[in-house]
Amino acid sequence: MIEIGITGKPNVGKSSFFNAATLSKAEVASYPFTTIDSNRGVAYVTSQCPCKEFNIKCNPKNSICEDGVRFIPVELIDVAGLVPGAHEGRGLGNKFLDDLRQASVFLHVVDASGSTDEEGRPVEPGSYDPIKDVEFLEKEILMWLYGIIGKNWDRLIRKATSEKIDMAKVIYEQLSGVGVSVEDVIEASRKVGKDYHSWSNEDLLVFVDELLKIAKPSLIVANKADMASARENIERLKEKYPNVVPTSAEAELALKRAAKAGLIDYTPGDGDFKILDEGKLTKKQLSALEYIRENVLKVYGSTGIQEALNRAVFDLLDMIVVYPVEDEHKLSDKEGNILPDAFLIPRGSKPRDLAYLIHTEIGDSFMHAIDARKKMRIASDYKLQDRDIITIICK
Ligand SMILES: Nc1nc2c(ncn2[C@@H]2O[C@H](COP(=O)(O)OP(=O)(O)OP(=O)(O)O)[C@@H](O)[C@H]2O)c(=O)[nH]1
Repeated sequence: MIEIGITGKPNVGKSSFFNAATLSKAEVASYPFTTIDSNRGVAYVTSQCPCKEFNIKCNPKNSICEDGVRFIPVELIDVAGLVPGAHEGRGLGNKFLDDLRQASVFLHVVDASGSTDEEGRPVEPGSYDPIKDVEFLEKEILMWLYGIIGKNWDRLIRKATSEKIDMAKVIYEQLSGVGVSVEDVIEASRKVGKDYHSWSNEDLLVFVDELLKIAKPSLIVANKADMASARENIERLKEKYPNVVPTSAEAELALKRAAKAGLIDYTPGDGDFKILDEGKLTKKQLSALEYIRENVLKVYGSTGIQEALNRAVFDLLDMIVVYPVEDEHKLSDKEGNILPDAFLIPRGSKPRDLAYLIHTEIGDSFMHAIDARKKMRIASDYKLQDRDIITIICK
């Protein structure tokens, strides 16, 4: 499963984001517990399910379908402990490093309302600049990765020379477990444009910075967007950084809890909700819901939580959704479950890649694939498209 790391200094709303994103009405059978570990949980990205287009009722197994919206599980990791100076050893434990290593994309949560100082202590709203938070988070992640390569640089160079191995491969091996490919290393080294042997410390930093952008991209989550002091900061963040999503984790939590209690009708990602029975709500609950509608949903279009997850997976990681089916006529598996599985796969993947993603055996015995929409055999170099429905034919 794709792993998404949530980072940020204390008190910006990481736990609230984590709780809001992992609280769901229904849970996928294979992941009965939304909380896997103390800091790991299952959240969902959303995509239009083909069931509406075919006007059929689907029977999802590895995901959930709610009113034509497919919710596909991803894993969220709350990476607590990233404070300024963390890379120098402040608060760095093995678990923390493992979390950083495993995440394929980061959600950097910042307090857009500017009501917490650099250590996360409460200050007058608007008095702290959240751009400083982005800068420190980027620096900490950069220094973490730099630490893995930089402190061993001379040894790595010697190894490549004496064993006559390509330096890209040596760097890749040094980064094993970090989720970086040899191709990523080669692509990032182009940014420096010199032979590895002549790299200075600055060149190495340029390389690591580029490698992070390619292999461990990050999205800025501008949280506490519901507060008045957040508006101007969000504009400034958006001017400076390309990937910023305003969020209100607290609003999402309130809406999801109300939906779970049957008080409102709300689908995550929606720009509004419907009150089901006004009589069941207290005055306080009603005014809280009204506040969310006026100050979050009408201003930003949604609470931003779903958008942040979707953008991390579909834009930053450039994933698409593909539906494998065994019967291309019924769009079902052997048991007759219609559109049972939705798989997240990198854009550009071929049918054989999908076969391997389903199961190694299916990959090994792959013969060809059928586009179930067109009922036509597809070429082995066909690039899978978002929302393709594919039947894999094995030997
Ligand atoms: N106004 C507002 N407050 C929020 C929002 N999200 C979180 N908060 C508040 O911010 C405070 C910190 O939230 P947490 O979710 O505990 O923050 P954290 O980043 O996990 O903090 P640590 O556990 O200390 O690292 C709490 O008082 C939350 O109620 C939000 O979207 N809007």
